[in-house]
Amino acid sequence: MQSNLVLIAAVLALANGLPWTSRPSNDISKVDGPGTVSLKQVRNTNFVRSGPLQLAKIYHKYKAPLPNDLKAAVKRVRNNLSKRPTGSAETKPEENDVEYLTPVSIGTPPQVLNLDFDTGSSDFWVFSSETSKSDVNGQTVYDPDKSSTAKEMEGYSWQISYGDGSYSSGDVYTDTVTVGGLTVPSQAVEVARRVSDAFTADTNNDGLLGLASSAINTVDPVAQKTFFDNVKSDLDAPVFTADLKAGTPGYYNFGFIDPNAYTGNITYTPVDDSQGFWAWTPSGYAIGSGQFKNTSSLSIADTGASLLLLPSSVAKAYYARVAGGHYDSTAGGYTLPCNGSAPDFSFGVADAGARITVPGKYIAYAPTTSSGTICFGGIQSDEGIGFSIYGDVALKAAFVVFDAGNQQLGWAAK
Ligand SMILES: C[C@@H](SC(=N)N)c1ccc(Cl)cc1
Repeated sequence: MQSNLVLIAAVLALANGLPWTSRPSNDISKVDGPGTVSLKQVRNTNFVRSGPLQLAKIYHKYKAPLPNDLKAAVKRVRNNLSKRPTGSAETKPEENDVEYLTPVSIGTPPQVLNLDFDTGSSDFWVFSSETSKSDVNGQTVYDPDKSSTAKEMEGYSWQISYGDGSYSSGDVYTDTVTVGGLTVPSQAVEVARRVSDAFTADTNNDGLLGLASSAINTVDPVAQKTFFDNVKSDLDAPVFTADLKAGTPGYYNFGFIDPNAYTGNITYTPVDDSQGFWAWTPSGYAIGSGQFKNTSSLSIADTGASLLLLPSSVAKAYYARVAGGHYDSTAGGYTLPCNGSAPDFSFGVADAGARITVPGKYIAYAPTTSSGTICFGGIQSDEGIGFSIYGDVALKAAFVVFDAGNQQLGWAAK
């Protein structure tokens, strides 16, 4: 008898949407005799109060048709309740901080791949069951045949080439994709058939998640939206932030700016996305404690690039201040002693006098010799590219806000 009473009480509580749940308590205050039970009610802290929903429940309870206004209000409330306003995903550096990999869930049941989030491109592509076996070398692959929510986009394909000469290509599916708790039910997932040697050799990297403008997505015949562009309208704010760190995990956050992730103020500067990139213009630079030089070289904030590529004159001026620093044609760029004392490199944001300082120790990027004494420089020339590239060497010295709502980049020290 008692269990029936509990069941009835629970159903009534749910039917009326009470913010309480009735559950049998060990400390039943009193028993009135056989066939009675006293239930201690506990507030359901997960309950989201909503007048329209409660009113609609009563109409449903008495099988009365919902008035149009109430129907519309219920739809609005349900839509808002389904929104996940923010997300946060940890991103882990590979050796020498060459790239940062972030877990992404794809499909049903979820297949988790570790992807390189790339603000310098706009394709979301993955190693897959369709990737040529000779191109796979330890990567985790996405298999659409094992996902109940995968749908092939018949006749769609993609092919992309990156600035470093690497490339990949393949077919397209849609599937449910979750990043840091944020889900896009039908994200275009570009599955690789072929990848270049550089991707094959990068054994822990299972693909890229593009975060530049969807306008430069390579899917043919119709360009597809990036994950961020798909989720943007559901976020508390149309922003994501990159908080990359030297040699330790950092975070990509979506929809919010974590006040504990940076020091001082965030200085914003306009973005020109006409080429599809997060392009901006630093106000200048300083080398070590040297005088700040005003410049205006177009640059991009690029989480998918490892290094800081600067105008040739700036790179040359920097290494002139590095003991043992020089251009080594055999190495293909500037090199410096791995255990030297390279000067810091500071760059200006906007005219507000804001500065981000890249510690000199970040510039000894990676050993070029087995002895580990000579390192490839983290600063190199942007000769021939057409813009400077503020890649991970620079980004890991800052907290960076990619603000699509205001078309601006925010930079803060940390
Ligand atoms: C825009 C980036 S590539 C990327 N982040 N997916 C880039 C362009 C040109 C060069 Cl030379 C090197 C890197």
